[in-house]
Amino acid sequence: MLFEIITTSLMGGITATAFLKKRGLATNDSGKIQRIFSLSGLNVKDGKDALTTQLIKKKQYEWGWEYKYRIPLGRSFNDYLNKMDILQDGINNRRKLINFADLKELQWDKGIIQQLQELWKRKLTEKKEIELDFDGLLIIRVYDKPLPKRINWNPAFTKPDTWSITVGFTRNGNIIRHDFDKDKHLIIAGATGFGKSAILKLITTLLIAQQPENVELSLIDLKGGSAFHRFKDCKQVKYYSRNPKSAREVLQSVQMNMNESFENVVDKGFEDVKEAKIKKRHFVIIDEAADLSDDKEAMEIITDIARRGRSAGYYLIFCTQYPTTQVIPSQTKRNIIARLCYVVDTDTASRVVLDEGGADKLPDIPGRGIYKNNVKRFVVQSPYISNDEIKSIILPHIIKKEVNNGQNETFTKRGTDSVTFEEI
Ligand SMILES: Nc1ncnc2c1ncn2[C@@H]1O[C@H](COP(=O)(O)OP(=O)(O)OP(=O)(O)O)[C@@H](O)[C@H]1O
Repeated sequence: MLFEIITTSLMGGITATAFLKKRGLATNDSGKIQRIFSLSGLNVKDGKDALTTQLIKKKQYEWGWEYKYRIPLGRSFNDYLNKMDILQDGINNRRKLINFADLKELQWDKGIIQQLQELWKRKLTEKKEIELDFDGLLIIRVYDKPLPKRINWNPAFTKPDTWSITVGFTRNGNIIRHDFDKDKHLIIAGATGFGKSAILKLITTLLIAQQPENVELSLIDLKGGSAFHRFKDCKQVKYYSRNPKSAREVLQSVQMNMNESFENVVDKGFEDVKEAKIKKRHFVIIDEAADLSDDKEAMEIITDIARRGRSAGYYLIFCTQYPTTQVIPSQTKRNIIARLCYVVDTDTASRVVLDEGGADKLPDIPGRGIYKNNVKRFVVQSPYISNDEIKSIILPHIIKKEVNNGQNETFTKRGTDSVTFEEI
């Protein structure tokens, strides 16, 4: 009986959808969006007149629809961002669930009934997702299919011999790479448990895999070593620290090395390492920069690397769970254009990282974030790499270590100048 009801409603839905599709209306939500604007108070009263959010353009893409609106005087983009949940839930409050694109995916054979049942079940739980943007007009993108909640590691994500590192995928399936030779530094932020350490591990693995002979790493892991300990014996790791005191020593050493590189590059008349044809790049990767925010000297060195490191080939990946103006000083932020922000708790936190709201409105999905550089902004799902996969990639780069105990610190020396600062 239940199945009959389901299949009858399904066929009814299909017929209605087919009819609407013929008229080009099947997935167009513009009428509904206008009603949501009106019901949620986004239109503005001006005396007797109501100033409405005016639809200027709508366009259908493979992934869904894009609508462009002129917003009324008295409203800001932020007003719309604040109503994003209402907009998304309103759009999903729909009866038409099945469309022709779904039917095209089916194999019309003996298993068709089961396929229809599965499609119906999937459709009942499926949600359209929206994104808001502003370029003078309010842009609402309504995506028919949600961005995957998880994208597993695939060796195709590597781009050998480049500094271009995969950080995520867009809904259209486009791969988003952060090119450290263009945007030298990167801020990563997000609330606890949303994928910061996971992306740091992915970035570190890709740097080693793509540029094994040219990359040099300083890994500062103030979360007790959970993110970076597996890399510390890789030959590419020059300095490794997992406590604030030794982190300052690492930063002092890095600054000295950077000064030498600066002399070899800038003082010899080159604009940067690329122009000087120097292949080596040094990355300082800090997991939980907030733990250094009370250390004036460490913070000054970080700012110096952000300011002068680009010419010298010293790049910074600055990661924090607490994006406040104290943890990310304005001078550091000014020198780090690219940002990757996972879900954060508040609009203020989103603004500290991205200079705009939005990261607080992301769904609670680990790895879901906003990547932004000075040219573009994308909502992405970052790929996830497991510890076993990391291990198999970095194994050929791990070298045997000699241990040398100091009074308060263990210095693990590799080659001539690789040092692990580790308090015991
Ligand atoms: N890109 C991703 N895709 C799918 N799942 C992910 C992704 N990133 C992280 N996760 C899941 O979320 C968990 C927490 O991730 P992670 O340790 O990176 O968070 P975090 O932001 O560093 O948290 P904390 O600040 O508390 O250390 C992981 O163990 C993993 O299960």
